[in-house]
Amino acid sequence: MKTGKEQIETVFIANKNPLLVAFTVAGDPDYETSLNIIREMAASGADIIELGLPFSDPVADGPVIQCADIRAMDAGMNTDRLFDLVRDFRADNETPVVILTYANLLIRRGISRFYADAAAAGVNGVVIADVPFEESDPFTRAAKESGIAPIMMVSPTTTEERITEIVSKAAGFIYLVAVMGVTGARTGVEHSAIDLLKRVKAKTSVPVAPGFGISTPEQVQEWAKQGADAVIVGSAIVRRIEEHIGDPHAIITAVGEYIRNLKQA
Ligand SMILES: O=P(O)(O)OC[C@@H](O)[C@@H](O)c1c[nH]c2ccccc12
Repeated sequence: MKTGKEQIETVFIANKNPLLVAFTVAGDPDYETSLNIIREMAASGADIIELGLPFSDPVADGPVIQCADIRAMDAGMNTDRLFDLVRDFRADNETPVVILTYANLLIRRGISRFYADAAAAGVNGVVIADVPFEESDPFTRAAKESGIAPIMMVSPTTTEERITEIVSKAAGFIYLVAVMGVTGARTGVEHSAIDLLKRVKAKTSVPVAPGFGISTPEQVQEWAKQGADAVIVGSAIVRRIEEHIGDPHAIITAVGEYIRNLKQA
C-alpha cells in the first residue's frame, strides 16, 4: 500500500495540467456540512483537499478564515473530530488530504502521536503555518516515520540559502507563499512570486504550489502559464460558505460551482 506522501506524488505524476488544491476549515460551519463540502470539492474537480484544523490564534490567517475557525470551533471541531472527518471522507474517496494547522495543536497532542493518528485516519500531508525552518526537524521526522508528506513553505523573503535547505527536506509539494501578509483573496499575480517560483523550481523536482491571494480563473491561468504545478485556493472558497450560512444546500451548490469554474481555467 502507498504511503500518504506517495499518494500525493502519484496525483501530481498522473496530471499534466496544474492541480487544484481546495482549502476549507474542517467543521465549518458544522461537521455534517463540512463533510459534504469536501465531498463536493472532490466531485467538482479539486485534486487535493487542504483541511484547516481550527486554532484559537491563527496568526497567518485573514478575517475570512479567522471567522470560519470560530464557527468550526463553536460547532465542536477539534483534533479528534478532524481525524473522524478524514476517516468519514475516506470511506468512499481517495482524494489526497493535507492538514493545515498551527504547531501548538501538534505539540499538545504529542508530535509523534499527531502524525500517527493522522496517518491512520488517511491524511496525506501536513502543513504547519507557524514553525520556522530551524525548528521544523521534530515535525519533519515524525511526518517521515508516519509516511506523511511534510509540506514546507517558501515566501518571497526566503533567502537562496534557505530555499536550498527547505527544498532538501520537502516532500509532496512545496507551498509557495505568493504574497506577504495573511491569507485572503486578492487580484493579480505579483512578479516577486513568479520570480520565486522560477528560483524554487530551479532547485528541486518536488512540485511547487502557490497559495495566498488566489481567487480568480485569470490568476489560475497566469500561474499555469508560469509553470506552477498546482494552485491553492482558500479564502475565496470559505467566503462562499460564509455567504450561505444557514442554508447547507446553497453552500454545497456555491462551492461546487466555484470549484468547477476554477478547474476549467
Ligand atoms: O486564503 P488564501 O489567500 O486563498 O490562501 C490559501 C490558504 O487559505 C490556505 O492554504 C491556508 C489557510 N490558512 C493558512 C495559514 C497559513 C498558510 C496557508 C493557509
